[in-house]
Amino acid sequence: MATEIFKEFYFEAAHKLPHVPEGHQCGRLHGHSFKVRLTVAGDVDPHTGWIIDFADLKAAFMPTYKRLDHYYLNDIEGLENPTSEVLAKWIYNQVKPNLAQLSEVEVMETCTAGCRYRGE
Ligand SMILES: Nc1nc2c(c(=O)[nH]1)N=C([C@H](O)[C@H](O)COP(=O)(O)OP(=O)(O)OP(=O)(O)O)CN2
Ligand SMILES: [Zn+2]
Repeated sequence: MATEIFKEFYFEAAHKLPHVPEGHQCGRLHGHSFKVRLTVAGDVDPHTGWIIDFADLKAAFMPTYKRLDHYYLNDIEGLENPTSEVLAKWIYNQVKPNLAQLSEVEVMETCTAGCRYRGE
């Protein structure tokens, strides 16, 4: 499985981090334009020339995307402490049942800060 494909998505959401020290900027309610990159690893089909259609990758993510975009993340079950680390793992666990070849979820919270999760 030397080949990987990926697709990127953007969603807007608000959050705050409940376990940061008193006075930490991330303890206050704020928002991000989150970037999510889903990576799929697999063999390239010799006939189609692809691992899977990018459209199928998008379709697998859409139910999860709809739960995140323009929501307050802390209200979502499993995202009560919505750090990049927690969010990347949560997205992986949501999408994996619909996309067996999913190998990595990357979440970029800002242009400079993010997290990659590759499963257990
Ligand atoms: N390991 C983690 N650290 C932090 C997380 C996180 O999810 N995992 N999250 C935050 C905040 O939510 C914050 O919004 C992002 O942090 P930071 O990159 O420090 O934000 P800045 O825009 O202030 O960064 P600069 O590039 O220094 O301006 C904090 N930490
Ligand atoms: Zn934040």
